[in-house]
Amino acid sequence: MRMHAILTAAEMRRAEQAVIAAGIPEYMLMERAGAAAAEIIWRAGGKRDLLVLCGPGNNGGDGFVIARLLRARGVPVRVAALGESRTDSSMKAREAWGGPVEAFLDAAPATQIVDALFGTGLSRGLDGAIAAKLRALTEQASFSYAVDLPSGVQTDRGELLSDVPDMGVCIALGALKPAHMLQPAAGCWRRLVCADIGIDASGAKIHRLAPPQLHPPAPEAHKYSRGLVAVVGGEMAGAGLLASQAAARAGSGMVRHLVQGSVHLGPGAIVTQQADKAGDVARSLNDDRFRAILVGPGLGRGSEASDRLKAVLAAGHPLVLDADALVLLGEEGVDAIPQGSVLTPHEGEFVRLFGNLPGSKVERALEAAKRTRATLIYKGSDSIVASPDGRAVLSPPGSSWLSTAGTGDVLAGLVAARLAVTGDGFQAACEALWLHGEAARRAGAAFIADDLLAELPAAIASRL
Ligand SMILES: NC(=O)C1=CN([C@@H]2O[C@H](COP(=O)(O)OP(=O)(O)OC[C@H]3O[C@@H](n4cnc5c(N)ncnc54)[C@H](O)[C@@H]3O)[C@@H](O)[C@H]2O)[C@@H](O)CC1
Ligand SMILES: Nc1ncnc2c1ncn2[C@@H]1O[C@H](COP(=O)(O)OP(=O)(O)O)[C@@H](O)[C@H]1O
Ligand SMILES: [K+]
Repeated sequence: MRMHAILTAAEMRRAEQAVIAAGIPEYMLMERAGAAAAEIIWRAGGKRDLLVLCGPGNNGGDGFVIARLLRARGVPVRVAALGESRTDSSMKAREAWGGPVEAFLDAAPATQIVDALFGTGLSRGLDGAIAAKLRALTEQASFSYAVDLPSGVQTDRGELLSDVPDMGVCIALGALKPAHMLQPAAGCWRRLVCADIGIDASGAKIHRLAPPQLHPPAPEAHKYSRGLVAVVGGEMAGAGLLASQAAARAGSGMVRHLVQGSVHLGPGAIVTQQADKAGDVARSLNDDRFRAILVGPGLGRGSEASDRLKAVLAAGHPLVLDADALVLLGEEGVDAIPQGSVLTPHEGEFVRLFGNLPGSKVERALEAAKRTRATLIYKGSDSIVASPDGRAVLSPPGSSWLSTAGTGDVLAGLVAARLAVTGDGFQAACEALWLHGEAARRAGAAFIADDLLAELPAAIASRL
């Protein structure tokens, strides 16, 4: 399976320097980048008239290469530039274009537009008039392409430093950058493609979430060997039930749902046990066969809930901590998190646990994983899996219909099941996140969290 590497701007520069040090001139890299982008544009837009917008740096240089190569294919090409070219390679590319260069702010619209103003070198937002002109030209075009990144996007954090119009295709060069996965940047195009320019990204610590390779149970498997999961519920039984069902449908051999109060009905396959007091929870968890315990969904936040959580933390099993468990832990409780746990905070829970950490969402996730020595799924529309060993996996934008109550409970159940099956928190988190996204994709529109459950068997079957 192909894992897409993600490089920060600095890592990308280092990777480029390594290629250059090995004897490939920088200009050759620019020719490769321009050729790869030109091919993508040619396939999408053919001979429709094209306006290439070139900035002063190497992103602009790529633009000049694109313009020259498409002109050679018979495309009516115009170029508009933001002043002079300032790097050696971009000057060379401009010279090789050799055609007329219009002033950016005066450029007339075209059917196709290429944004090669700024890429990974962007250091501040575009001036208002420039951003407004870029928006106008993009909106007037039927086809639009961003070279490497849309101009205005901050490469490592995915922030928009100035107004960015919606682009048709974003053509990442050499490797993906964090902004290709992080919001709001990742919402700025309809299609993302990554063009190979021959840089070596094999040492990357960050990757894009890939479809997992799953396996059916071994021929000799039985329900306990496949991984026994406990879901420790609390005040709100529905959340625990959603999580239990997700866990039961995601490969674990058996799920025990420890409920508070009168026994809550669910599918017959789930073993529901009444465990009202923390002592009952402790007794129920006193079983070596457990491979993962989930606590948090529907737990509640009172003293009963706190006692139940303490019983779980003391049980010594691999843990998945979600929702109310994270709220109850709070910043003071971070040290109480057993090493090797999986945490699944959304933004609010994350801030509650770790405060306002500096840096990009990726850096924050990695710092939190390091502090807790736990795997994190830092949820949101751009969910990240972070490992204490420095690895991170970024999920591409998925179904925004997931923004409905209970979908987090389903994800937590999936993580618990995959943890029970694989015994590896990071792998479990990645598999669960992918299955969650795939179930949502299959569920279509306007689904509720329960609908995800029915899609899980097909999502799993697709990866066997
Ligand atoms: N270096 C290499 O070997 C390669 C680089 N490539 C391209 O080069 C890009 C990076 O090139 P550069 O590092 O030259 O950077 P950019 O072309 O992204 O930016 C150029 C310069 O613009 C200035 N600048 C930044 N923000 C500005 C703003 N808001 N208004 C006005 N000026 C601003 C900065 O001084 C910056 O150095 C990549 O995104 C990619 O497109 C590709 O050609 C492949 C090879
Ligand atoms: N706009 C969105 N696009 C994609 N996924 C989203 C979006 N909003 C939320 N999600 C996902 O939906 C789930 C919501 O979980 P959470 O916030 O814990 O909700 P709940 O506690 O109600 O289950 C997470 O997996 C999150 O990543
Ligand atoms: K660009």
